[in-house]
Amino acid sequence: MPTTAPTTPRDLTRDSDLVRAARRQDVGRTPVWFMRQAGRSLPEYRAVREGIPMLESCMRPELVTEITLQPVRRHGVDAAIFFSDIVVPLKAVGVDLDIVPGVGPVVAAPVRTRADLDRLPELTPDHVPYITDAVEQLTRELGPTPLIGFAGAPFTLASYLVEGGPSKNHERTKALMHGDPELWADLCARLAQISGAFLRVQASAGASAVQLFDSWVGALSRADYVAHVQRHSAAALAAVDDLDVPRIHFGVGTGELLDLMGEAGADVVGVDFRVSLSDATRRLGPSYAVQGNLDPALLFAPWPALERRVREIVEEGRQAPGHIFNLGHGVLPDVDPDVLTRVTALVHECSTRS
Ligand SMILES: O=C(O)CCc1c2[nH]c(c1CC(=O)O)Cc1[nH]c(c(CC(=O)O)c1CCC(=O)O)Cc1[nH]c(c(CC(=O)O)c1CCC(=O)O)Cc1[nH]c(c(CCC(=O)O)c1CC(=O)O)C2
Repeated sequence: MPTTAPTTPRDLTRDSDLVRAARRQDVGRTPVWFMRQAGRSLPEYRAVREGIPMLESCMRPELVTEITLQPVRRHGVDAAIFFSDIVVPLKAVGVDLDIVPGVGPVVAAPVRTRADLDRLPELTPDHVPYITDAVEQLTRELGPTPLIGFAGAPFTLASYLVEGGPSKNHERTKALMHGDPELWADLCARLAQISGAFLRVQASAGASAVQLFDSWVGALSRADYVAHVQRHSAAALAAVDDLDVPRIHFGVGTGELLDLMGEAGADVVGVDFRVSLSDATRRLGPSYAVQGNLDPALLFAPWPALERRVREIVEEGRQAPGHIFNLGHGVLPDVDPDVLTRVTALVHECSTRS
């Protein structure tokens, strides 16, 4: 009697609408989840986070599990996004940084020289045992609902490290990119290893898909993206090449970069709200699914206006090779969570294939 291999988390989610849409396979209805769905918009999140600093909360598997599950229970979304942050791996390898409420990640000693880079080690799974524990706990609880792991992309992480915190113009980052291209390339190669290893830890522990966030890469021209960034994002995405997980690659203001971000090694390209899904699909061609792209600000609009826009996006997504409904950037902290629950139900209702 042939022995059947034990069921892995990805066996349970292989036929989920999210994984099928990411693989451009037919779905029963359009899958939907929201970036930042686990977070400040939920009263239950604010309650469990009370008095616990952000980065500490990311290192406590029971808390990460509870926070990640909150929006899945409340909204009925088709995927869980792992509760972590893009700077968690940097903290894990020893970077002196904190996440300042209302500001974002702040780095005590910005990276500007080769000596600074020499103090930035590669990431190994031993740096983040709490990530493995949290993903294993979550996939046991989630069953057939896929968990999406994530990491920050090299350019966006480099911007936080070089600027020392959030930046509007990324001036020091671009000055280093053009002023010392060799140091810039070595910094991005190190960040690609850190992010790639962070993705691999999550996928190896049972995540069903991964997303690489290059939030700030829209600040670059196509020429600079090709010359100084694309190969490093490709290296981060390649770290899970052999793990059979669909890869989503997203950035903000990236209308001019979509095809290049797909070519970096994505199965799905995340689209922000500035480019229609139809235009994005035209620019990407038939080899990529798309994710997005409701403007998060419309969650504050009267329901009839929001409903109209959601229906338009679902309809445009049906013309794409594959479509995962999402926002064009993360959920804003003051969003009424009941609106997200209503949007989820509307996407399901208006996309159900008879
Ligand atoms: O104060 C808190 O409770 C922590 C806020 C919070 C952070 N990461 C978080 C959360 C939960 C939440 O979004 O509410 C938790 C967080 N950060 C992120 C994700 C992944 C996702 O977006 O779904 C998640 C997990 C969300 C989830 O599990 O649903 C990723 C992240 N952190 C960051 C970025 C860069 C960017 O902002 O675009 C990005 C990527 C793009 C994005 O989603 O916005 C950096 C970061 N981390 C953080 C902040 C906010 C600082 C502040 O305004 O207080 C910021 C900077 C910013 O958002 O402007 C902290």
